[in-house]
Amino acid sequence: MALKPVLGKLGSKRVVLASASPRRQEILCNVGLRFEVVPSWFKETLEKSSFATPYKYAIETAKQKALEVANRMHVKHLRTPDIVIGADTIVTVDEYILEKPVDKQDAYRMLSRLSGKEHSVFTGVAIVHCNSKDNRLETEVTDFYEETKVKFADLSEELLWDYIHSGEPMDKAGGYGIQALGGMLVEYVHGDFLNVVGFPLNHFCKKLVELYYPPPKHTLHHIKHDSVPSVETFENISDEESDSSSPIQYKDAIKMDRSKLHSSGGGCSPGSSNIIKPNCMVPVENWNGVMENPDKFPSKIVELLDGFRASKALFVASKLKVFDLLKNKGVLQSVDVANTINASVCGTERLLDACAALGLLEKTIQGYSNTDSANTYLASDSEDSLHGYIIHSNDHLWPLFTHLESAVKEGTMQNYRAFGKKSENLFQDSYYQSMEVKQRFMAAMHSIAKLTAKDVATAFDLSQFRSACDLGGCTGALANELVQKYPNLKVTVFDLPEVIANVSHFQPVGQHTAPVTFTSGDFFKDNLPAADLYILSRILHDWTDEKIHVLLSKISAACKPGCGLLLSEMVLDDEKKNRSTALLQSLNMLVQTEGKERSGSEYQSLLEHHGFTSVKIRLTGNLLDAIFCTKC
Ligand SMILES: Cc1cn([C@H]2C[C@H](O)[C@@H](COP(=O)(O)OP(=O)(O)OP(=O)(O)O)O2)c(=O)[nH]c1=O
Repeated sequence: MALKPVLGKLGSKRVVLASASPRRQEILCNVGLRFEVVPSWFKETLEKSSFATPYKYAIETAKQKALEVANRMHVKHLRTPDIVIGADTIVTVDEYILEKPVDKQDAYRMLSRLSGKEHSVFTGVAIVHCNSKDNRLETEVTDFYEETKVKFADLSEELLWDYIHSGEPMDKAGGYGIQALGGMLVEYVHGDFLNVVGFPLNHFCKKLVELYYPPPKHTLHHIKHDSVPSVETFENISDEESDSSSPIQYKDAIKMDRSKLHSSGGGCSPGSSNIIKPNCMVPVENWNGVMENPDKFPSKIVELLDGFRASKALFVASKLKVFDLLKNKGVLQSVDVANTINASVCGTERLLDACAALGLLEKTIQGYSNTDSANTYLASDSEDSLHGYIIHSNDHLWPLFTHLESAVKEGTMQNYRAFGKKSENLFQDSYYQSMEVKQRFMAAMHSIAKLTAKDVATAFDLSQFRSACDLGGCTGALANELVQKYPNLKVTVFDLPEVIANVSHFQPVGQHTAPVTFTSGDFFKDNLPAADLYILSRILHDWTDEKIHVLLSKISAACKPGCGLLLSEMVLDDEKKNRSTALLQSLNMLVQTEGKERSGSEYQSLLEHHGFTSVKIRLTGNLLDAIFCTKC
């Protein structure tokens, strides 16, 4: 198969897509590339006038997006990826560079500029090869761009506003999506369609050919740096043609995998993991597991089928404190882990092997140890630990999800089926009825808030506000981040008395937290503390529209003109088809609450109904997005 060797070259590598764009993820997923998504935090603020041409701006932004992710993963001691891919799409018309509109007026300006004209869509792409040497990150960047010309029909005012109100323009360069409703505005396209959608797949594959199958050295001088590669097609290329001078030593990667696999004890009898048996090695071809015929294998479906096993392996290893043990002890053999956690050697060994294969642990001849990311996120005592959320997922969400079928059939929460308790008063009955459940729930909310607080706090400039009230702010994790970012801000965390009574052991050690105060009350029943910025983080998704109206009308009544309201939620795309994490979270809300996740337009209409205007949405790429509006 002609296409296989090109993408197969990436099969044995840890590939990271530094992009939150669901379109890019879909384009690469559709061709069977296996990759992780780590959205870039690089803000697209390069000075456009300092670039000689628009495509140079797009390439530089793509490069900075990818490098930011490569550096972050390296610095945060996550496993350094082999390759990070970044991309940036812009639209140019009449000397203007158009990116994503910031609001509806901006979308209007963009679309009216494009009406009746031909314009160019440029996507800059950066492929960053990473290598960690002596704890230093070395990178090698390959970049390119692709241009596609698109002509718009004349757009009437009515059509234009209809389209803007559909919500589609907001997260797309130039304010349109050619792949959906925006396609109706287009008269013709000259060039690569996928380039308009955000990723020039054909040029990308040609670049891979250039990288992994370089032409004989004497022809190299024909390739210009910025130009489209001289390889016109990647058909008829096979591994045999590969030149060993390619920048990535594919065969070395295979060797590495082999040595890892051979260190496995493989037995299931007590103590067998201590014994490495070289004579047990059987000759196996293709250790890296690159499929001979990937087109015929339903890899996405198999991955989904396995998903629950992987989740449960993570949950059980966390619950048994395997990551805490390995963080303290360094490297241990499975028998020692089993003895310490009081479990069978045979079962422990399989769990450890699965965790190693999932990238959570390292396995060597000396034994098992935590990966850097396990130390950072899975050990229960680390600053950025997700342990609380993992235990909540195991003990609370897992039983609820076993009743998903009933939830779908009945359209209601499943607390009674899972726990034998009715949830008439959701939080009191589900989470705060016992100390153990309450602490577990608070630890879970704290984990998520810590992970997302920085992105939420910096999604918009909130420096004009002096007092904020975080309604349902739980342990104050977001409040603490906000006062770090905005030193003139004082934040009141307002939550139920059961929560406020327990916040003390979640407070940061040695951090100046005086501007954060805690007040107890019920935001549905009690008066709200006065503030010029109100915050609702992961609150609205718990409730029906009716209850949201009650809450928003109270907040609106408490707000003076100019007061701000910041929401943080997972925002669905308007078509409700692209953001799988958010859509799964909506199922999560179905099994346990009356609420659901909502799209940007749905939040906007709820907010506008209560006099909040200039609604802006920022997709952070983290687990929570941010929505900001002001009271008019
Ligand atoms: C013109 C056009 C753009 N787009 C999208 C592609 C990109 O996702 C987006 C341009 O914004 P980008 O800044 O290139 O990408 P992004 O913000 O979506 O994601 P990230 O920065 O994390 O990589 O516009 C379409 O989906 N359809 C179109 O017709």
